[in-house]
Amino acid sequence: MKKIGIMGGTFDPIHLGHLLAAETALEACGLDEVWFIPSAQPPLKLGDPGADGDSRLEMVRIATASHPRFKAVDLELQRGGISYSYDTAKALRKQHPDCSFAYIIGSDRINDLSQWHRNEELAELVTFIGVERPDEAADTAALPVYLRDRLVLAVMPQIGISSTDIRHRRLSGYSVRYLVTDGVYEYIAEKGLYES
Ligand SMILES: Nc1ncnc2c1ncn2[C@@H]1O[C@H](COP(=O)(O)OP(=O)(O)OP(=O)(O)O)[C@@H](O)[C@H]1O
Ligand SMILES: O=C(O)c1ccc[n+]([C@@H]2O[C@H](COP(=O)([O-])O)[C@@H](O)[C@H]2O)c1
Repeated sequence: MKKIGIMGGTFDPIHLGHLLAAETALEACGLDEVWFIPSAQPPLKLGDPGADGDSRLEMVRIATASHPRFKAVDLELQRGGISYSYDTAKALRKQHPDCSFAYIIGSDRINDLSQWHRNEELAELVTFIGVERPDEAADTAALPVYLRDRLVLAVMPQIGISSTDIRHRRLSGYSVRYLVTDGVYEYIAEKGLYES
């Protein structure tokens, strides 16, 4: 049985925090691969992403290309609509019966896990690997036991980068170099993403 980590996200844009979270989970939990799945419409975020789906997917492809165990997967963009993780997990389990799946999530998503669509059924399909973000502590004690029992925490060097901050920096004319990979930095500059 292959162990697959799912790094789901808006990736608007993908940054070093996402990549380090995936690498940490891969090592800590002995995963075979991590699949990065950009959302079409993220479930709990208001408004549309700043960059279109094709651009967000391309940045994920660029950022993950050099890692032999990272893969960009366009399942949610192909499906369209609101990207509920339950639907994704169900599809993945059906398409890949030889794999087990673990969702890799930061502390903000750990804290709203009990609000996810059909989270009780989701927890029967996947496990969760949590990583801390410096701006929000993970309150695992507040989770219902059926979620807490399916969650392990992996310790990663906390990294205070967010896509929101990157978009704000672009809007204000500040550099985003070293917050994203060189390839993503060049793609954002070439396409003029997040300038207005
Ligand atoms: N710096 C980080 N450290 C650890 N996990 C992170 C970090 N940034 C994002 N994540 C996790 O990666 C997943 C996808 O995050 P997302 O694409 O929403 O990025 P974001 O930086 O939180 O974006 P935004 O600022 O637009 O909300 C979530 O589970 C989130 O918690
Ligand atoms: O399924 C849900 O209800 C749900 C609610 C919030 C977040 N998620 C998933 O969590 C991942 C990170 O979400 P986000 O909003 O931080 O980009 C992404 O794969 C989302 O689809 C899923």
